Amino acid sequence: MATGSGTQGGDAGAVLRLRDVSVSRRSTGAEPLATLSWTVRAGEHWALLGPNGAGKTTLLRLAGAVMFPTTGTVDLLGHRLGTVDVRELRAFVGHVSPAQRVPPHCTAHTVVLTGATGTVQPLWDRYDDATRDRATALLKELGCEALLGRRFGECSQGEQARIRIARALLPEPRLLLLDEPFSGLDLPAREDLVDSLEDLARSRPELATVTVSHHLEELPSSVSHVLLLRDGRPLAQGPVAGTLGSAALSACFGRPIELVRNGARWHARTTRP
Ligand SMILES: Nc1ncnc2c1ncn2[C@@H]1O[C@H](COP(=O)(O)OP(=O)(O)OP(=O)(O)O)[C@@H](O)[C@H]1O
Repeated sequence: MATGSGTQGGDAGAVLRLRDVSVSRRSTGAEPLATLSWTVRAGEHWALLGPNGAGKTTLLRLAGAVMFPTTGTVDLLGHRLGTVDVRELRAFVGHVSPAQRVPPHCTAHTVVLTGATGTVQPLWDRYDDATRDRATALLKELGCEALLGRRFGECSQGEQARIRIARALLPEPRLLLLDEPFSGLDLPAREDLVDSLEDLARSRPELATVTVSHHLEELPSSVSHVLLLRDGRPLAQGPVAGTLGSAALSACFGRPIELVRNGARWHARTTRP
């Protein structure tokens, strides 16, 4: 499948474009997302922020072609969802989530290899020498060289997070989706992962990323754009400089929040009314 630089919507450089998208569940009457338009371009690094139940994971599932919108259109890598074989399209999107199943007995190297086939279990006849070498190189790049032969289930959560990212990068995606990648990490592991994401932004200038996060402190300095969601609705979106601030965050989370920029990173805390 050829993936063009633009989308059917005609926006050159857009890797993902949602127009007037909504997701509703007829069975429960729930509306995880309501009327959202959003464009992610090559080289942009988005943070997706909002309280529990705001619709972040639902949005990431749309972006990863894992689900379809109820209304509106999603153009991903130049293809409109609903008109193409999404299994092929998914190969160009790296999706990282702690919820993804990984066989714990597989080595880190094998887990990364499964990124080439997008499978949970390895398909051994599908991995040539170049793919194996690339898996090794990616683990090195993510600082996991010592883990090549270690069983995934024996790796720490921080190590597992970086192995999952190496796996997602194996097919050389143009869009990397990270669903709460810092979940469960201690401070050093979190900072190692932040460093890795900042390095990726530098080494792959065309790669676009979308990171779902609950904590402002864990946002890498490479984050360039932010989308604030509340009750399935976009409250604000755009470059961090003009979008991310105490007032916007307070409106998003429904209580007074003080946001402080600390160098290239962020610190947020609630304030007593
Ligand atoms: N398949 C579904 N059927 C019914 N309701 C759903 C479904 N999927 C999600 N929802 C509802 O949609 C809303 C948004 O869910 P979503 O998981 O996208 O939020 P989130 O922002 O990722 O939340 P969290 O931060 O807690 O992970 C929630 O109220 C959820 O209960």
